[in-house]
Amino acid sequence: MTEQVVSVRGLRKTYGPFTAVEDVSFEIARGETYALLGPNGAGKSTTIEILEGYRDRTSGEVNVLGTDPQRGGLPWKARLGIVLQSTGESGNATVREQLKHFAGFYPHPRDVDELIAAVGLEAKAGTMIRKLSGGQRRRVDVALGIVGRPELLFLDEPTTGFDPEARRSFWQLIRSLQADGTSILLTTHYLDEAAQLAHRVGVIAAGRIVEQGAVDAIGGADARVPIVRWREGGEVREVRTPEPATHVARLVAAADGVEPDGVEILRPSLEDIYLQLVADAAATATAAASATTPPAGAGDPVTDIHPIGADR
Ligand SMILES: Nc1ncnc2c1ncn2[C@@H]1O[C@H](COP(=O)(O)OP(=O)(O)OP(=O)(O)O)[C@@H](O)[C@H]1O
Repeated sequence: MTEQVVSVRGLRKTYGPFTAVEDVSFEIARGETYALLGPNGAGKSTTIEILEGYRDRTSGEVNVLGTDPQRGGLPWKARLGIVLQSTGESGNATVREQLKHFAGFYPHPRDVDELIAAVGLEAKAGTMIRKLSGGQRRRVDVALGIVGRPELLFLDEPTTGFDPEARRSFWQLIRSLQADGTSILLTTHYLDEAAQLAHRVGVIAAGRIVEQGAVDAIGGADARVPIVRWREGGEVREVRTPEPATHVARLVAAADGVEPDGVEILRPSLEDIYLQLVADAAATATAAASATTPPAGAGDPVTDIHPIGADR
């Protein structure tokens, strides 16, 4: 049987009269990377902080590495790696000093110099943390999160402020942690990052999970139908079809063997599917709030889809 490192059942969190998280349930298996995706204020950090033991829940069942986080002691905490959304760390120590200091809290820490190299901070190892750029400080946060060789790593928007090259080397670092069997809970607003790193994703909107599943299955088959786009008579034409190559062949045959101008096949990215799920959730909430108001945000599925691989 698969071992679950995280199990969340019917989680609810209220702040006074406001319900931030409602009936959230999901599991993370050992070695799995699960991405929690959602718009600002959806409840991701609240959920992740409850799992880390930083926040108490209002109700529901939560088990992390066999323990209720509200009762997790130091030995349990030492098995977790945490990269918070922001640390507020001003840092009057150098990068190496800070990492050495934190390495001392763990029974089997990573080698500090190897870690500095892994996060690409060799040139800044002797620099005060407060003198680092925002993206460089974020790399220190990531290094602090993994210095103790965590079994379960929480990454709350880990690459905010990273340049594209740093983001790609961070992905490599995460892949090496995955290869070592580390389980990961990731939140990110970069959908390409989730597509690159996660095995499964959960989409959360207004405190509720609206969909979860494997990265290449979420949203269902209908949301994944490709589009053939081409230009004809100065106008852009689009057809949504599960057999795009057949459609292109038909267009070529109809033009006596000439390839249509600008022909391309577009497959919905995780970002396209995510945006549709969030728009559908907002439309459902609006419809529920006012049965007389027509739902908003459920756009035409063809024009809502963007080209694959676009770095937006
Ligand atoms: N301490 C608090 N007191 C009152 N409301 C809070 C508190 N912390 C969070 N909230 C509210 O709970 C909701 C969920 O916040 P949360 O930080 O979990 O969202 P998020 O999904 O992590 O958002 P982001 O993507 O912006 O980080 C928001 O509406 C937020 O304003």
